[in-house]
Amino acid sequence: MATTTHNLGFPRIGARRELKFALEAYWKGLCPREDLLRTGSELRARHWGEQQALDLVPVGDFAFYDQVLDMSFTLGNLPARVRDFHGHPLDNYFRVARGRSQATGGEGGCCGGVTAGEMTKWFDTNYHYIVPEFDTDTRFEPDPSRLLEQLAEAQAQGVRAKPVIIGPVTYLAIGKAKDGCDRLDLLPRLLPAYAELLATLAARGVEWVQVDEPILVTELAPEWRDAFTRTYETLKDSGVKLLLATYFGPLRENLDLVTALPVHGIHLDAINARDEVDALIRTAPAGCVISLGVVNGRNIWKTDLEAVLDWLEPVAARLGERLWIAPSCSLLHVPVDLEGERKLDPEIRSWLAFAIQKLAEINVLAQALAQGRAAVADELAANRAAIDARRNSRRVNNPAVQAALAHIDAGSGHRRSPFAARAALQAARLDLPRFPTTTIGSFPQTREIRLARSQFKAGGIDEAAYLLAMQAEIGRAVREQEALGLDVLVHGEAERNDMVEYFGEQLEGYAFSQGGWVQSYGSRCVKPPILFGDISRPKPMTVDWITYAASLTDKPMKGMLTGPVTILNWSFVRDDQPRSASCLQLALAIREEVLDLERAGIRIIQIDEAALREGLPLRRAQWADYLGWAVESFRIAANGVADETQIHTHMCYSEFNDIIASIADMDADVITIETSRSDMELLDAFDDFAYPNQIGPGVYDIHSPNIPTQGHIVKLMRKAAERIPADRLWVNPDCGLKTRTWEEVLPALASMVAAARTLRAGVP
Ligand SMILES: Nc1nc2c(c(=O)[nH]1)N[C@@H](CNc1ccc(C(=O)N[C@@H](CCC(=O)N[C@@H](CCC(=O)N[C@@H](CCC(=O)O)C(=O)O)C(=O)O)C(=O)O)cc1)CN2
Ligand code: MET
Ligand SMILES: [Zn+2]
Repeated sequence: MATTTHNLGFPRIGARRELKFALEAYWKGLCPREDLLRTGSELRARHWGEQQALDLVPVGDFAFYDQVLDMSFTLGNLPARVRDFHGHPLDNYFRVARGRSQATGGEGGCCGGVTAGEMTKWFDTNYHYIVPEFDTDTRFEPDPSRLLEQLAEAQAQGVRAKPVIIGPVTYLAIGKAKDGCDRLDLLPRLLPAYAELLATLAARGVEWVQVDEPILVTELAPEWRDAFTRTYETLKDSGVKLLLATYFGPLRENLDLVTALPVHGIHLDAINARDEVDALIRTAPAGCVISLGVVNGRNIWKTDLEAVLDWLEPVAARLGERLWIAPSCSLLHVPVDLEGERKLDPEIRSWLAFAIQKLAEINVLAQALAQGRAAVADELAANRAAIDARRNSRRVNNPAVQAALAHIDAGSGHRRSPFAARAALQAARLDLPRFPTTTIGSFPQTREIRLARSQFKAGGIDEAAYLLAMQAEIGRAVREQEALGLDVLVHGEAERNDMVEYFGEQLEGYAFSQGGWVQSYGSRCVKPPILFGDISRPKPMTVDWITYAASLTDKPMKGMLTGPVTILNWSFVRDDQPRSASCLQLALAIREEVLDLERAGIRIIQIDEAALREGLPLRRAQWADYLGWAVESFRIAANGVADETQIHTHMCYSEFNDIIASIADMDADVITIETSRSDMELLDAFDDFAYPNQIGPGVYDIHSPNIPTQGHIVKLMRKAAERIPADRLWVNPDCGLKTRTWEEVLPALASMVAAARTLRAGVP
């Protein structure tokens, strides 16, 4: 009696980021389309090979840019603005993904500029998808070609293919109605497209299709719950068996809804919803396959295999062949392979599992279930040793950190005086003009910067040479800012590979990989550092760079740090203590850095919390708890300074309405936010709440290469001034400039500074 093993999705970027490099070369016109297409099929073939021990392998999880955008093309739901494109469909796909400026339009001058589709984060991950666009007139015309081509490749390779698609209800739920239409009104038009797609797959010999419906782990309004019933009643006779996949959390009140659906299988995230397994088995229809996600797809720790077997063996005895096992979710969110990691500390390395290692764990578990634990005694013993070693390691637990935590008291998170008193002291000390101008921190990460860093890491240049190269970049950034006439300068973050990884590399309690890349969006990747133990700061992390930059100018130099919540949310974190506990430790480390910067004479310190809103739990019922400890952590990091020191924070994700009270509670003197794309309407939240402190509403979108005009910025700022008193407004871009080029940055900032001068002069 065998348990079926499968996988929900495999990382597609490639162990050596082959897809990233192929994409970027293609976009730059450096290689023909055939090369990119070949890289795609080579990666798919390699990844299926790496999964071949599984009984069912995902197909359709590969995407050149994004799996949600792929689904939009598969359903024929293209934004109207790109429907008349005459070139290759792949180029049209990239137009939606990345936008196109007028100058680089289609061949022969037709099909010119288009704006990119909006991008937003995929549930509570750091992966970003292209938001499906809907309006009253949206029609669907299914185009199964992508799925069928990949299916044919997989079948030719001899793998047992299980196509993966995003389910209809989740597809509607994560999209945006452009004209305010009710997305559910589109369901009757959408379902025939799905039925046709499934019938086409059935005709190609497909037995199982995985239909992802992660929206089921969120709170659903009654009409959305009804949509599930309507959808699966309609799709039940489509000729394939449907595995309804949910992940990232428990089902709670949606469990009964799910088990009443006429599907052939249900996948539950048994990492986050272990306590629902029993109810799922009791209420699922007879014969329904129960797929359990028993290996964590969101972190990089080895699974405690014996602990899993302890609870899984009785489940297997109950379910027999109806039991399937898999990772909890797609492995998109973890790096590909631990094998290549040679520099990782061997002790810590022995605690880890990346995608390929996680699939091996699935196979060991399946073997143990089928043949008994004795059949995999060696694997289990090695796993036991690693789990025990991690649990007992002295490197995980640091008594000094525990002692420091005990010193936090009610005062730690509070400034001495209220905002109004601080603002007066800061104004006197900084002497800034009205509408002060600044930037969010990073300046372009040029090829030269990255090359110098990779040479330094590989030993090609020594530390002194690297230091000089970075100081030269800082010098350049300071000179350019002075020439532009900005009021508050930054050092430009040249020395940072990433705003989170950089801090992870310097904190005790963190490990980092060499090649543990995870896709963040499109070709952009991050290497989340690995938070494995108690966190402490052996020495200052940014002070030398910032004070060097400050020494080059008389203007105020803003110190630049990443806040504890953002470091936490963009790291792989411990699973042996609550996230809140790790966050508090990070807060203490950042607090020390803040105080060191202050002592070094830095008068303005920015603490980025880009991921504060991003980290909100999927269920609203848990928001208050999260916001409680997240805001407290920020306050502990930020609020140890004197009243005269100005604290900034930055958040680049919009939609502040529902958390505005928490943002006010952070009590930063200045907050810079993303607003340009919403035409300043986002500021209504701050206005309605009577947000008391200063605000820098982003005046242009740094994600686009377009250069904003002075007039446009003035117009936006006047709109802002209708909501926020002008003497509390700053002028700045939406976010950091690291992904832009200097050619784009200089004219854009020149417009911004000119706009601020116009505003100060009060000219109409
Ligand atoms: N952690 C994190 N999450 C975030 C963001 C963020 O900034 N950080 N921003 C938001 C959007 N997400 C983003 C994610 C990544 C990037 C990004 O620019 N990533 C870079 C990698 C950055 C990095 O780590 N760079 C390293 C390594 C660079 C590299 O590839 N070096 C080459 C050699 C150098 C060369 O020839 O270019 C190599 O190792 O082979 C460095 O600078 O040191 C990329 O994919 O290209 C941007 C935005 C949300 N989430
Ligand atoms: N200081 C950071 C930067 O400018 C903030 C980025 S938020 C994703 O890059
Ligand atoms: Zn930002």
